[in-house]
Amino acid sequence: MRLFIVNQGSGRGRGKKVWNKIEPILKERQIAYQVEFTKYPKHATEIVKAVNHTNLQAVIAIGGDGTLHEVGNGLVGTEIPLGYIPAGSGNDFARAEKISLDPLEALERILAHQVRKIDTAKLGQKMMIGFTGIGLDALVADTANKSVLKKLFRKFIYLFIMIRCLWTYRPSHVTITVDGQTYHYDGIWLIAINNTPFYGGGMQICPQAQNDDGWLDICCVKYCRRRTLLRVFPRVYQGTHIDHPYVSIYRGKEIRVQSEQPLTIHVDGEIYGSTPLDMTIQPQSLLVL
Ligand SMILES: Nc1ncnc2c1ncn2[C@@H]1O[C@H](COP(=O)(O)OP(=O)(O)OP(=O)(O)O)[C@@H](O)[C@H]1O
Repeated sequence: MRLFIVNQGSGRGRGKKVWNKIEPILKERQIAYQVEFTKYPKHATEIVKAVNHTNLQAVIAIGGDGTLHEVGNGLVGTEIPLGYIPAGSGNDFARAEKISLDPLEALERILAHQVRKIDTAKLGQKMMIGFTGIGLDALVADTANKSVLKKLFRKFIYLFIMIRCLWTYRPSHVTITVDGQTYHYDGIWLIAINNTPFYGGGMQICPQAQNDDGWLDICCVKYCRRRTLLRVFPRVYQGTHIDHPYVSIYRGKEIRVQSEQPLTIHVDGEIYGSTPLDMTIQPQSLLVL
């Protein structure tokens, strides 16, 4: 039996529309399934933890990266694979995994049942599946999640809000420790710590990240004038920003980030808390389809 967990409100109601396309096919092909609709934030993790794991072939998340994060958090360390049918605004995990945005193609991939192991990363009681951001990008994620604009402009919302947040955000002094090696920065715009290349709806912030290589990829954007940042910024869509003198790239397994002022952290696009942050790679800890 396959369990589908649907966030009907994800992607401006796309979650519901996607499920309405998927369910008739499951019935027509007589595929055994159960469906649960999320009723509140973090409900998806509770559903996964409460369900009887016997005879459970896979758990499939239908929603955005937030829903994927919550379902993944319930499955890490189990032998049950995670399937994903994207229905969000950003869909960055789908982009990284080359999962089709066409729900029927994504369903075919799930039914093909090719299981692969991927890395996650542990921070406190949470697991990161794809990406984490600290500083300006977390402020952007927070503002986007609260904004009515997210409902109106799905695709470019992160870019639009990022440009707006630039004028209010104050870079802070940050110390980052990567596998015991410490780096001090007088000012940081943002730090991304990723298993997958993308966040923010297609920004290739860590272009070399791979979620099965046992490493976390880190991108630090150091303080520079806003004008300079805006000039470099479009390069993030191609991942060519990493050669810029204001960008530092690291790779590690244990990361610590401390800052003078508490900086907001997002994990897979959901607000997690604020610095200090300790994060450790968990190699091959999640099965995906
Ligand atoms: N019934 C519900 N009511 C309110 N919030 C919910 C409900 N079900 C899930 N959520 C929350 O909705 C949030 C957003 O979900 P999700 O990320 O899947 O969609 P999205 O924001 O549209 O997509 P993306 O993250 O790709 O931009 C998550 O934090 C999740 O916990």
